[in-house]
Order: sequence, then C-alpha cells, then structure tokens
Amino acid sequence: MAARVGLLPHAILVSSRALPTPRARVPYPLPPVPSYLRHASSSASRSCRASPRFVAVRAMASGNPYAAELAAAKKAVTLAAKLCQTVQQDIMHSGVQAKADKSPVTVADYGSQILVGFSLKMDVSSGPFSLVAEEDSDELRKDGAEEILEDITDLVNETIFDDGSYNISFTKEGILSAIDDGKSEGGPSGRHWVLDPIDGTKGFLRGDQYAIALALLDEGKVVLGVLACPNLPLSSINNINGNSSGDKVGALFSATIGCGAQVESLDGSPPQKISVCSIDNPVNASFFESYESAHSMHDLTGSIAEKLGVQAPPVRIDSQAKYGALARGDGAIYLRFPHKGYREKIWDHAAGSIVVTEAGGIVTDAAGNDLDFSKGRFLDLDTGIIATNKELMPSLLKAVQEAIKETNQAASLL
Ligand SMILES: Nc1ncnc2c1ncn2[C@@H]1O[C@H](COP(=O)(O)OS(=O)(=O)O)[C@@H](OP(=O)(O)O)[C@H]1O
Ligand SMILES: [Mg+2]
Repeated sequence: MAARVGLLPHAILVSSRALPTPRARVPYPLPPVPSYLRHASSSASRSCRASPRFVAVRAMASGNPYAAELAAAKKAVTLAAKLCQTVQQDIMHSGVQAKADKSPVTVADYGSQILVGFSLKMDVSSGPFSLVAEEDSDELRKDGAEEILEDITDLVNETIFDDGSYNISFTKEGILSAIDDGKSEGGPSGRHWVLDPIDGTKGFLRGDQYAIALALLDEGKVVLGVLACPNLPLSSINNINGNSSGDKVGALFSATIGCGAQVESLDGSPPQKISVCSIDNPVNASFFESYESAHSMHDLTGSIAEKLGVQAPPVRIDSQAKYGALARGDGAIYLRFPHKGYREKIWDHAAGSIVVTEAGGIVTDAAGNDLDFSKGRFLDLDTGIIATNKELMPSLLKAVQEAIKETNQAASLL
C-alpha cells in the first residue's frame, strides 16, 4: 500500500494514489441484506451467514462453541493490523516528529476500529451486534475535520481493497457511522464485542509494541480474546527489554473459554498451544510492567519485586502484548498499578486476561478478586492488576498487599 504521512501543518495521512476502481465496489453503509449478499465477495461471510445451523454444527464439531466467532475475530484484527502496520511504517519512515503530532495515530486508531467492527459485522451471523470500543466520531464531525476524515476513508478503503476479502467501499458517512458502532455500553447480559483498536498508542508512535485487542463478552464473562501484536517476536522475548533475537515478528494470540490459548504468526502459521511458565520460586521470576511510568507506578512495582526476591530487572513493554508474552512464559509476573484516580477501561484488559487465564495463569486485582467485565465500559477494581501462574500467586498477593500498606503509611506521614 502506498499511503504516506503528509508533511502539511496538520500532518495527516495522505493517500498517494487514487482508489483503484477495477471492480464494482459496494458502497458502505450497506443496502438491505438481500441485495448486499448478492454483491459480497467474502467466502467467509457467505459461509458464516449461510446457515446458523451449519455454524452451530461446525462449532460443536470443533469442540469450541465460539469457533465461528474466534475465526471472525482473528480475521478482523489481522485486517486491522495491516492498516496499523502501514501507518506505523509511514511514521517511522517519514521523519515526522511523532511526539509533536498525534494525527497519524488518530487516523490509525479510527481506521483500525472501523475495520474490526465492519469485518465482525460481515462475518458473525448470530444476534444483534454490540461493540464496546474506545473511539467515537464526535471529533470527526466537527468543522475542520474534513481532511482527516478523508484520509481515514482512503486508508480504510485501500486496506480493504489490498486485502481482497470484501468488495466494499466506505463513503465518509459510512466511516462515521461505522465508528459509532463502537458506542455500546456493554454490561452483564447478552453478547458484546470489546475492542481497543490500538492499545499502546505511545508504543505505536515510538515504533515499539502495540496491540489490536478484541474480546467477546457473553452474559458478562469474557469468553474469547484475540491480541494482534504486529511488532512482537513470534517465539519469545529473549532479550530483557523486549527486542527480538532475529526471530520472526508479528504474533497473534487467541483464546476461547475452556479451550486453551494459542499463538500463531500474523501472516497465518499454524496455531501453537501456549502455557504460562512453571517457575515456582520468585527468585527466578521476571516481571512485566508498562513502559510508561505515567501508566503504572514503577516505584511500587520495584518494592513488590524486592519483597518477592525477584532478581531480574523489569521488562517494560507497551500494551497488552505483555499479557501475550506472559501467557507463553516469556516472563512470570505482570504488575500494573495506575496512579490514584485512574479508572481502568474494559478494552485494556478483556482480551489479554483471557489469553493468560486460558494459558493456565491467574489475573486479579490487587486484593485477589477476579476482574469483573460486566459493569459497563469501566472495570471497578481495587488499586491495580496482577497476573502470574498458580504457583507464584499466593506469594505475589502477599508482597503486593505489604507494599501497598507501606506506601499508604508513608503517604499518610507526609
Ligand atoms: N494515566 C494512565 N494511567 C494508567 N493507564 C493509562 C493512563 N493513561 C492511559 N492509560 C492506559 O494504558 C494503556 C497503555 O497500556 P500500558 O500502560 O500497559 O502500556 S504502556 O507502556 O503505557 O504503553 C493505554 O491504552 P491506549 O490508550 O489504548 O494506548 C491507556 O488505556
Ligand atoms: Mg488501551
């Protein structure tokens, strides 16, 4: 694809070529279903929509009641990852000072959300569609946003065209309404998709780790999660600060409830089952935490590690790639302690947490409670989030509670 980062004052993505028009493309939003189905070119969409009974039979045969949703989720995040990779490469090659200008990441954020929502709607047949996602279209509907809206439209349409799975072209109005598909409030009943279109936006801008994180809630429980991590080494992080050792890069983690967790390459290698590490002595453990100190209190995590006797320095990587790396045993512990007042969003943990639990790990808040994804767009939890294997969890919880108590006592003396 030939999109590039423009060097205009507003420095947004500019398509360097007009959209190709060799095939008749169906405009989006779609006309009513019967006419749309005559035009769609997606074989996946045809097979998933053709017969709900066929989907159910296929799911039961695979032993995974969410097999159809899993296939659709993987396809959706893989498509979005293509768009994100294009934009990140453009940022890296453009010389644009990413920190000074956030508009490329804005384009990628919206574009990723549109592609995931659209792809799910095309390929998942059952029930009403509900998506809880990070972005809405309010900013794009304001005066002055016309150019960025055009850039998003071009980028989304180019990605769909290059991918070849769907014979659809978005109008600008279609782009705005597709973004607003993500406005659902979630909750304890029914099914809700939960999406972070680019988790780890700061990592994305730095050229480091980020993830497209998608989960499915069913009756308030996370039943499925996929994490596309385009910059994560496929087999493991062997270097303590997250660099690869010449390994293939681009990992897709997935998990469905009761069926375990897997990793495969983003370009489609066979899935490999993954498990958390079996370390039972914290002295041999390493721990993951946020790269950004504004997102997690590094002094508190340092004190927890000291209490546990952890020898290795922290492994700091952006986004839910940390959950994926933990799930396949690259490290033993994940610690996340946001500063006071921060409210965790469900899309920052839903996909990652099921990948870890289905790999045999445990994810709780700082008091040892399970995370509750049924309360709407936010998690209502105690202080922080911790994850590790079953062997280390009791000593980790003890160290966490001691360290928090000491921090609170020190604060009360000030
Ligand atoms: N102040 C503050 N405190 C805690 N957390 C915050 C804060 N601000 C943002 N966020 C959320 O952190 C998400 C990024 O995930 P991580 O913190 O794991 O990665 S990172 O190292 O910071 O990149 C990040 O996700 P994205 O916004 O999708 O990038 C945010 O949801
Ligand atoms: Mg996020």
